[in-house]
Amino acid sequence: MLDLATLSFSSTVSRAAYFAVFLILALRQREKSYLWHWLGAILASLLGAIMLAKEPTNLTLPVLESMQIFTFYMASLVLSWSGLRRFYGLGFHAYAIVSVVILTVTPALACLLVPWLGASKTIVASVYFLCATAASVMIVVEIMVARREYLWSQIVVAIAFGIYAMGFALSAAMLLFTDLQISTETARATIIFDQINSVLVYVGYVAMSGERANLQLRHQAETDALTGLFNRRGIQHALLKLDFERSGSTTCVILGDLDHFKRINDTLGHEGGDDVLKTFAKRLKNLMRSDDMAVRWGGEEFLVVLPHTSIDEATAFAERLRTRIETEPFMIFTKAVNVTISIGIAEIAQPRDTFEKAVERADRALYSAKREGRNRICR
Ligand SMILES: Nc1nc2c(ncn2[C@@H]2O[C@H](COP(=O)(O)OP(=O)(O)OP(=O)(O)O)[C@@H](O)[C@H]2O)c(=O)[nH]1
Repeated sequence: MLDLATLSFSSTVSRAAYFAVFLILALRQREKSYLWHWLGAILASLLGAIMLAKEPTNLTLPVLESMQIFTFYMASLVLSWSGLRRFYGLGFHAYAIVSVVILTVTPALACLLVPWLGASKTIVASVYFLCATAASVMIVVEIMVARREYLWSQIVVAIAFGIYAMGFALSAAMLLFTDLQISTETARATIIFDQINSVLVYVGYVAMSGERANLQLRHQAETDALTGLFNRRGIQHALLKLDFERSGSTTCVILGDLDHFKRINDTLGHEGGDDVLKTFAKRLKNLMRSDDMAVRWGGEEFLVVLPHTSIDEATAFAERLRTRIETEPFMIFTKAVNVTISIGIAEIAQPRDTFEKAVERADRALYSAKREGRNRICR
């Protein structure tokens, strides 16, 4: 069985290692304030661990040292929580600030007051465990209830803090309601429990940062920066999830090209042309259902994939789009600009047809629409 000195030493060393890793991460990405909060959380728990490691076998530390250790550990939990709020881009309300100050200060006050009132050290430890439970619950709630983005790695962190919360609550309950005393055995169990959980938390934080960066990179690689629609790579990826062969349903593609766009650029300038493209994309999105997909296919060429849509329904959609563009002038630099669109439609005919072949047919239909005078639909 590992003795307390060895456990305390390994707890301190692992925190020092995490501190080094987070310091490098934070220095490399200074603008990510949450990394600084998490670095602070690790530093606070490292300082707590160093103080404990100085006299690992002494279970009755003086008041001042106990106060400092409890404050460091509470500060660590609170900085974990504030780091998560920053990670999700959230600010701090006055009530949140007041509650974290109360949580951090209460165990220290208990250290000071309880011996003075003649109560036992067990009460002080229970107060610390109750505050730590509250802080851990705040972190779990932040991740699970107020979850703003889908990251698998945040679930690992939530589970770790959930286990922390249960462990802390159980410890407080046992100290308060049973005759359990702080002993070498309980100290050893606490350090082992903390060692395992802190690995989950800190590795989880690194994974959360990495997972989000990956998703953002993929999003950038698959999105057209001007319009926010898919680019060609993005639609290829999205199509992998689409079940073309779902029984009894067809998928249609619509290829639209803004008419005489060169003239728009010539009269409004390239920036004005860009505004027209952005406004068009917004109007298109407003007409789409949630599972329709829009792509900026080329300069002023847009593709829409309409899953589970018959060719007649796709034609009705295209007509709504064409009419909306024709009848509502675009306001560009306070000038009303008339824009029209030509559209080609094709159906992905199962079972042998492919997306690429359907797009080629839609392109030929679009060419016909242009040749027949523009501002029309061909299929
Ligand atoms: N502002 C702006 N213009 C673009 C962009 N991409 C392509 N264009 C312009 O779009 C115009 C396309 O011109 P054409 O292909 O000749 O077609 P058109 O003038 O729309 O004529 P039709 O398609 O035959 O009706 C060119 O002038 C391109 O420079 C862009 O991102 N922003």
